[in-house]
Amino acid sequence: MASVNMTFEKSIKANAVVNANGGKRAYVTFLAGNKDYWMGVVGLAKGLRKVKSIYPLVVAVLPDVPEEHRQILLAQGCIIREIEQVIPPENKVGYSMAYFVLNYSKLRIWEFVEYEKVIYLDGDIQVFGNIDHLFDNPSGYLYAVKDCFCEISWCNTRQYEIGYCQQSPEKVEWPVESLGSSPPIYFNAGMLLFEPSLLIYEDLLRTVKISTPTYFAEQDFLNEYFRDIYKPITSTYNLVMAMLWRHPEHVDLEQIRVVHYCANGSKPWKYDESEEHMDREDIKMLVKKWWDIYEDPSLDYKNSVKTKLNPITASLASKESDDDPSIAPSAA
Ligand SMILES: O=c1ccn([C@@H]2O[C@H](COP(=O)(O)OP(=O)(O)O)[C@@H](O)[C@H]2O)c(=O)[nH]1
Ligand SMILES: OC[C@H]1O[C@H](O[C@@H]2[C@@H](O)[C@H](O)[C@@H](O)[C@H](O)[C@@H]2O)[C@H](O)[C@@H](O)[C@H]1O
Ligand SMILES: [Mn+2]
Repeated sequence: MASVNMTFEKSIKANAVVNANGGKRAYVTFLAGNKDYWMGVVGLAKGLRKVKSIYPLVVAVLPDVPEEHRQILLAQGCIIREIEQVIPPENKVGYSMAYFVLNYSKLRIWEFVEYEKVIYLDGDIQVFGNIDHLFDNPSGYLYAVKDCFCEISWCNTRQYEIGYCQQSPEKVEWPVESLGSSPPIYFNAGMLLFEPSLLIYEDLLRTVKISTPTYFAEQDFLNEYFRDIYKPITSTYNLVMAMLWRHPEHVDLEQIRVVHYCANGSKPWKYDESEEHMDREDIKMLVKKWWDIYEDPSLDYKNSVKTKLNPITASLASKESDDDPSIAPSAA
């Protein structure tokens, strides 16, 4: 693939030139199709409200998202922005999941220059502790959490073949003598903190046209493109579910604020206890915590507006739902 990464200097110049809008920030998620991911987005909207985030949730929707689902999201206070699908070149090796081809459309979010900074969150993510402070991270970088290579979804990769994972490089060392230097750190693209920029957006779209699609679709592409300005942040901000059984020594649930339900069977709205690892007590606790938020009427936008209008009840309500800065199992 042509050398396509975004250098720090290019990124700073691009943002300096284009982003004169100073300060506006938003959470952004992505919704495609007419299946059930809209439930994830409703859960995310209510979760951000529960932790008293001060920024809006923008939902980038593909044209095939039905009006009914859009109305549900508008009623939850979301901002809907329709985007066009980004179609990558033909993928000759296949994707880890066929629908990953849809995820290239995330690239459209770099065009959201009405915001100086955005935090992108997958629709299968929940925020259990306020993370607004991340927006104050130094500009000019892309912040994300390191992924894990241990799940079967990585079976077509060299890392998986030799049992190497960046989360615990000391367990199985990368064989430098036979394979050269170890792969650069690699982020999970389910949670991203970055500054939209038209210059970067146009370069992304030009570059994706000459890229060679691989197993993890836009996640592989984004890792290559932003290699020079990627800054890892801790799993506090995107607990990739497999970490619980692959690298438990690196997970302290008391510190986790963002949970990514990306393991097979873990999507709360279609939780399948029969899938591998899904009968774990910590998974059941996390799925229940998601449902507790999803089913809490006090977190619906229409009710939250009412409490905002009526400070007396608002102060009573806030005493009950003080945000829990983590997802400590005791808080389950
Ligand atoms: O049919 C789909 C598939 C995916 N998505 C969106 O694309 C994101 C990435 O897909 P997914 O989270 O399933 O990938 P994973 O993180 O589980 O690999 C989802 O969170 C949704 O926001 C969607 O809206 N509809
Ligand atoms: O389109 C590629 C997707 O790649 C990532 O999902 C992967 C990753 O988490 C692996 O580590 C898991 O093993 C795997 O199950 C999971 O699907 C992102 O979460 C998602 O937003 C999206 O970018
Ligand atoms: Mn996801």
